[in-house]
Amino acid sequence: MRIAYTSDQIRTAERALMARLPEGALMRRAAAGLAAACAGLLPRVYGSRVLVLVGSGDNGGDALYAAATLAGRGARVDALLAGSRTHQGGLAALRAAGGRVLGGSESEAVRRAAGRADLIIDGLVGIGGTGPLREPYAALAEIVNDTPGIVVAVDVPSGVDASNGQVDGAAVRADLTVTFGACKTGLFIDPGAGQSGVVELVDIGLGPYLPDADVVALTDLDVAGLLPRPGRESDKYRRGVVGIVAGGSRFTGAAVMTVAGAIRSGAGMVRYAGQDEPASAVRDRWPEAVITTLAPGEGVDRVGRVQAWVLGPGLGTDDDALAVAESVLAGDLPVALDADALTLAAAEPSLLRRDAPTVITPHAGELSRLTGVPRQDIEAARLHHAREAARTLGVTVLLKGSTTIVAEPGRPPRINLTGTPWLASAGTGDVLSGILGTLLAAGLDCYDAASCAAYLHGAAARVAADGAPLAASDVADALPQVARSLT
Ligand SMILES: NC(=O)C1=CN([C@@H]2O[C@H](COP(=O)(O)OP(=O)(O)OC[C@H]3O[C@@H](n4cnc5c(N)ncnc54)[C@H](O)[C@@H]3O)[C@@H](O)[C@H]2O)[C@@H](O)CC1
Ligand SMILES: [K+]
Repeated sequence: MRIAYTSDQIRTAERALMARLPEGALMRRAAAGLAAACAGLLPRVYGSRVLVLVGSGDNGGDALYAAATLAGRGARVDALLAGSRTHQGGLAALRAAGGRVLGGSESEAVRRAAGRADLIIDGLVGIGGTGPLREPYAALAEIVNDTPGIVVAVDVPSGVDASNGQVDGAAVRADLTVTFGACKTGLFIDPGAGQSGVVELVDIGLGPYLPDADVVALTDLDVAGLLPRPGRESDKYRRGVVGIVAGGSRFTGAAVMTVAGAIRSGAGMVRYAGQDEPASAVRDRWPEAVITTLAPGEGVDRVGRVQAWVLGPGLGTDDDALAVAESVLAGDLPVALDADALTLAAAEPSLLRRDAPTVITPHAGELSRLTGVPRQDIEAARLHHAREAARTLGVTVLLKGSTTIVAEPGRPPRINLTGTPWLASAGTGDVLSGILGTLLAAGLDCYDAASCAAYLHGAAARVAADGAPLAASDVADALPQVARSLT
């Protein structure tokens, strides 16, 4: 389990720890970890060129002390004091070790130093940053992003809001972020996650003072532990029977893809219920599925025993779709609602008011229709709006996007760190719904099912894409390989 905290949570913990330590001890710990991480990135420290950008806060202090350590090992260090504070101690240490201080922040000198640096240390702002980067920091961030050297961000890339990953204006794009004490939520959530590169955590002894996590990210070990494994006594009912209501005469493929996700993620049985055309498309592609062809306006009473439902992909939003959606939602089984089911629920909010486990899997546009919050506001503050939607709608929310977030009232949001930009293609969401249905039918609660489904889906997409475009069916086909790698 990887856990992360807001800036405020970290600060409170830091204060408690600092009260027990001599002055400056924490910064020395942080700087030592930072210097070691930087040294590990260089073929050799001796003779390497290092540029350190120093802001007025303690983030700049960390950077200066680390740079002094590198200078002491023979690196040729240039420091740019970009803020008003002079950092007497760090500066004296750097000078004593042979480092140089660049005059002012005239952009030509900085640009030259940045262009020839093997490594740039971004100590402009850390968790004390507020609002968009001001000048000259914003210009410096642009210069850094334009250079070939390795960029190491101190604690958090400057310009990224450490508490939520939001970026408003310029921000440093790091290859490595060396973060102190504990991960920050902003390092897990895009766009901040995308700016952070690899995240390395340096322990500075905050552990005993940290509160409950702000957000959590599952690792492969967590998912392996949560996933149900068939035992000797397993039968298809113990493995779970998924009912799928998806696809219509326009989108028969959505039915096929949802069934693919369910079967490939290990459902004991898939029961598909839909009208003629999607039903025959599913029959052709997946003879393993048990099919009930529904008459127009018919509900799911004839479908047989099911342990969880997937409702919505490609279903349409006409009266027939509404009738079958109502019949699924009237029952007391877990339901995962996606796509057209979310459109139906936006028009008829009472559909989501049910006394049974319910997961919704919207992207930002669908969540906007469900909640009335403008889409761009959701995009700009995804974590906040996922949390709010879970609270106000009283369901588990899996918010899709470049960072997938699972929010449920009373639990820390889970952030999915698998996934790839190649996932943004038609039909992949249907596969995700199918996986989610399988995990709900196997007995996982909504929170675990949604976060494991996001993990498996992202991991399968990485296997399938391998740096190249992928089709949704490739994602489904890669699921067994992901499951094997988790055993
Ligand atoms: N507090 C602690 O116990 C520890 C803090 N550490 C370091 O200290 C950092 C926090 O230090 P500070 O609280 O001094 O804060 P920061 O150094 O993160 O930033 C504060 C400074 O940045 C300026 N600033 C804020 N937003 C800005 C913006 N948008 N544009 C331009 N300038 C902006 C402020 O005016 C202030 O001078 C952490 O990120 C970490 O690097 C570490 O040394 C470990 C221990
Ligand atoms: K920084």
